[in-house]
Amino acid sequence: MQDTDLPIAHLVLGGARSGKSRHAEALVRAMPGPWIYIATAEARDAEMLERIARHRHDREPQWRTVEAPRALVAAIAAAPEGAPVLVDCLTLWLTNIMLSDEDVETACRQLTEAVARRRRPLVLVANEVGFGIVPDNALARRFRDHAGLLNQRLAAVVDQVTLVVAGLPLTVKGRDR
Ligand SMILES: Nc1nc2c(ncn2[C@@H]2O[C@H](COP(=O)(O)OP(=O)(O)OP(=O)(O)O)[C@@H](O)[C@H]2O)c(=O)[nH]1
Repeated sequence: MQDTDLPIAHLVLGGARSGKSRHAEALVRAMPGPWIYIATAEARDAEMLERIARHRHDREPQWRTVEAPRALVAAIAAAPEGAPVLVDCLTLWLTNIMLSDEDVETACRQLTEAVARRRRPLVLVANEVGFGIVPDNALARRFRDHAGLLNQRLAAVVDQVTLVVAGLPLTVKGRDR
């Protein structure tokens, strides 16, 4: 049962280059700022560095950027009271957790609990990774399973879920926006 007094939480799903990040940013920008952008990506090559720099350059000055490749629950908790938070993206965060020594199940449970007891509006971006063929290596299959299960757990505790396909938002939980 959801506590209707909790600030809104919204999960935005989509494939790569589906337009999910742009859609999620628009949802946050529709709320009063300042807005907190929690980035989970780690720049591992020059292309990613350039991509991140472009995103930073394009964001309005009302955005405050926080880098949280792994310590996501702490970053969400540290955001100023009431400030809307955008997390982009949970699938990269999951990748970072799987590549570290942390226990994936514990990390996913702690994140789900933090989202469920949110103190500020949250918009969470995640990839929908399960549409392709079954990967032929065990690590990729484990990643796909964890990513799908994390999306299910989060979908259960948020108010709204949107699937972005080819730039178009499809409401899969909650009211249309
Ligand atoms: N570290 C870091 N990463 C950032 C920053 N701004 C954006 N990003 C990352 O950039 C990524 C989103 O940008 P894109 O790669 O263009 O999006 P995409 O997921 O491929 O495509 P869409 O589905 O269209 O959003 C996310 O993984 C963010 O974490 C930042 O300031 N710092």
